[in-house]
Amino acid sequence: MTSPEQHMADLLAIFGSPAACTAELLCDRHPADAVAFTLVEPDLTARHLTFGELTESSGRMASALADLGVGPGDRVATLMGKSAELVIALLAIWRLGAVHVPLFTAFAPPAIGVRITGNGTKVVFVDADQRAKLDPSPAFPADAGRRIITTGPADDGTPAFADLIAAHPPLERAVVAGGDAPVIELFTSGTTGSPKGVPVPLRAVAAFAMYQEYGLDHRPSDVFWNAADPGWAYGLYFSLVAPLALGRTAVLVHSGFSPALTWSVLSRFAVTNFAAGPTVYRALRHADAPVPENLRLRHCSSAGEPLTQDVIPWAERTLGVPVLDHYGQTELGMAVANAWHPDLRGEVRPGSMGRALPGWTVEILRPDGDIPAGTGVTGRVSVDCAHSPLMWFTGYQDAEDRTAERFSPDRRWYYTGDVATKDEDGYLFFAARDDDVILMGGYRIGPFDVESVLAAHEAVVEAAVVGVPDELRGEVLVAFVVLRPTARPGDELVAELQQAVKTGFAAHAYPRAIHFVPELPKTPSGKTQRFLLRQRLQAGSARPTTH
Ligand SMILES: Nc1ncnc2c1ncn2[C@@H]1O[C@H](COP(=O)(O)OP(=O)(O)OP(=O)(O)O)[C@@H](O)[C@H]1O
Repeated sequence: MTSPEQHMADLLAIFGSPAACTAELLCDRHPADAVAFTLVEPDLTARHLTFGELTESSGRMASALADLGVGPGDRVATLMGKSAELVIALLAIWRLGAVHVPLFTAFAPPAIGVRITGNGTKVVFVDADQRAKLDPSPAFPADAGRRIITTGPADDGTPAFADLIAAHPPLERAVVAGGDAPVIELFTSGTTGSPKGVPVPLRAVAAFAMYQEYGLDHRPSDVFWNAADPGWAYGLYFSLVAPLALGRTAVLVHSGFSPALTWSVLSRFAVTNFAAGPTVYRALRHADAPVPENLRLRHCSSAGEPLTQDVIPWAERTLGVPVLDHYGQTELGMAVANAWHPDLRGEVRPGSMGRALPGWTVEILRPDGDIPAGTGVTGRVSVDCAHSPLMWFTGYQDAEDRTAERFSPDRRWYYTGDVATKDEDGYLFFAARDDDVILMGGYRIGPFDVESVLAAHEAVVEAAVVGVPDELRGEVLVAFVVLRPTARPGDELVAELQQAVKTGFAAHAYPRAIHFVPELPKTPSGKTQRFLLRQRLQAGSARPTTH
């Protein structure tokens, strides 16, 4: 049996080689009749898409793109849902050595504009129902040089996806751009401020494939479904790129999230291996939709945000398996996990996001220097680049200052911007994003600890906790809480929630004020933006329900 270390060395040799060709590695080398994706429509009809079909169609689309002047290093964006066309577009882009710029379908024109103006994006693939977003507008000025390809019928000079495939012969030879060439330019979620462009080289696919294999334990026999959206890192890397790299089948559902549809897909397609963000698990937990009885889940994984502890007993009861927490970033892929693969599977420690995966050395550094903080001491989560063969991120696109903030001057350390603790066996416990840490009376409090207690209360759907300046204590905690429709907001509930934090976490760390709100501000990828809540408090636009 191949050890994880040997497997990593093999993957690095393949995807890091100067002779590496993306289209060959992600598609053409796999058996033509093997199923790459099971495409599921919202009405639950499904069809298979084979690697052979993908080679043929993406070859034709690559010829069409070449005719539009696309070549190695050019940016080509997709504003598309999870469909066959999306995968064909990606492989066509990579066949030419061009760079894929993913656009989330919930974006409004300004968010699209930020990602495709300024980087010379030459072509945008768009779903017909998204087409109007690309019309010239003040937020999105016309660019004569940019071309659009639409699904559905051709429209006013915009060629149709299907017509281009029918009209072009397959490209003769895929471009060999090598392991260091960028294949994706993906923007971070913007949880802490404006999003940053991350150029992803082909070499990074070795890291993605390692997580797919060991973190998720995606096996050939699995019905694997990662419900995250491919407009973001978790969805793009681990529902499309890594399955393609390994030649494994994945389910792609052509729809946004709804609890009822999620239950139907899990049951109808007998999904065995499921991955999604914590918001999905929380929404399933609180939904009225009935839970199917015939679930076949073997593994469930969560990433992207802290997995609040309330989900875990619910999942074991309802899904029949625990949800294991995994940690990563757009800039890393996944570096830390409670890995599912039997070779790495260890004990799951409550509240821990697991241990560094093979190929990654993750250290907790003191706030005041590049010195390990020591067991159990909260510090900055940092990647030791000198001892992390899978580290691939070298800097943000056209943002030297922001890159410099993330690396030590000698480039030994990459600072993730998160804070956590590590126990004596290397298990990491997430505390907060650096910017969200609350400093109260000399204590450092991670909002996540408090939010977890609040979220476990039966009246609560979700919660976010921020610090506000306080003369005496430096900062005190304020909570924003979304209640279940049946819950009764009021002083009694406030007191109950405060007491729950005192007994469930720490007596000093209870929220001094609680705001009951209909929803929390989120990034388009669903992450809570605490900086907006802080701004709301500073502007005085949030009034506490009670003190
Ligand atoms: N298992 C996890 N537990 C806690 N937090 C997590 C976990 N997985 C990911 N995260 C959070 O998500 C972040 C990575 O998210 P992403 O790369 O999408 O951009 P972002 O950090 O949300 O946005 P921006 O960098 O623009 O503020 C991590 O740095 C961490 O804060």
